[in-house]
Amino acid sequence: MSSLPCIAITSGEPAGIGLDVCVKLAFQALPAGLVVLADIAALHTRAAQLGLSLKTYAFAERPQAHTGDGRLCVLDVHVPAPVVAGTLNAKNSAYVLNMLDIAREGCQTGRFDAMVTAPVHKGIINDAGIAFTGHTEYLAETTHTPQVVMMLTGGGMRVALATTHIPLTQVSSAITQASLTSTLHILHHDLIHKFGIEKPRIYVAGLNPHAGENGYLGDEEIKTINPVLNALRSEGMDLVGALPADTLFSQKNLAQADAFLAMYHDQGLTVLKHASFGEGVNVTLGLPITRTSVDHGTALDIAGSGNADIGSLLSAIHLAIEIAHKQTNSQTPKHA
Ligand SMILES: NC(=O)C1=CN([C@@H]2O[C@H](COP(=O)(O)OP(=O)(O)OC[C@H]3O[C@@H](n4cnc5c(N)ncnc54)[C@H](O)[C@@H]3O)[C@@H](O)[C@H]2O)C=CC1
Ligand SMILES: NCC(=O)COP(=O)(O)O
Repeated sequence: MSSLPCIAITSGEPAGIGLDVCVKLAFQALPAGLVVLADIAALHTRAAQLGLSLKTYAFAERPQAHTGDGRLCVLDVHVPAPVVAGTLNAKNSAYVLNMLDIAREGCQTGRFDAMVTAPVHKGIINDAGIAFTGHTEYLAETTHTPQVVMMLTGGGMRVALATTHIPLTQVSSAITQASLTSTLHILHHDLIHKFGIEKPRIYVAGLNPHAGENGYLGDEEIKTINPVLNALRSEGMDLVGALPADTLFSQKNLAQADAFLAMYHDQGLTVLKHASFGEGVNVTLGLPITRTSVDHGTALDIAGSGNADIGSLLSAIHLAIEIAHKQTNSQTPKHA
């Protein structure tokens, strides 16, 4: 990596606020070269709708430093059907995935140092006949990574998830000793190598109310979670739990935890988004590439209105830059 990381930004579902926040990015200075993947005509149409004077230039091999002077470096990806802010069109779903593939391949070949994703709409991609549960799972599959971990940062905390986009009825059976062991290994490894935390302390939630109340309110803690925590403690990991989820995120624990592991999506993300919505970052751990994302969705209700806040996208780009630098430094021999 050159001293200026090259970050690819996928603009996401074109009917949503992805294009809005990408246009707004042109007016923010950032310590990186940024390449926005989007249909260039759709980007200009959205800029006009927002009343912003956007200039674009085509991506060559390295973008220039992103100075916030109203210009964006764009890698043009053709969108097949007309884009209407706020109105989904299943004909554009393949375009959304095409941008992800281009960014992911670019990260794998070293063309880009990281990718940052604007939101996609999971429902419309499925309506197009493409099974899709989220970027996290899609990037795991397309990089042939058997397991990854979704973690969000914001509001002074990091919250990782033992399960992601599955129905609540499937959560218990999806948490096995093997999956939980692997999740904690990935989380522990990436806290050290991507976040520079020497000896991470991880607070782990139980699945049931009161962490099962000694088996009277559920036995996943006894059968699955606590045996895994004990085994990993004997490997040297600093793990606290399994703790009741309702008091897991107390101020005292917040001050002592490097990360929390929640057992399912809304057990962890409700707390994190309450504390930081609009500034949070979603990061996929365990991938061979660096991927961060906004914490929000497509917000169809405000697309094209000018009300989309760019805070989470900026935080996601800053984190991608930080990780890109950390990974370069950790690859540079200390005595060189
Ligand atoms: N990273 C991603 O690709 C994500 C995608 N989604 C997808 O987005 C779609 C819509 O999800 P929802 O649950 O409705 O959540 P949402 O985040 O799109 O919207 C929730 C509320 O927050 C507001 N909001 C969201 N982002 C905002 C921003 N940047 N500035 C100002 N207001 C903002 C919206 O207007 C809405 O009122 C779903 O298909 C979901 O799967 C959701 C979360 C992340
Ligand atoms: N709740 C997070 C979310 O829906 C985004 O997931 P992903 O697309 O980053 O996998």
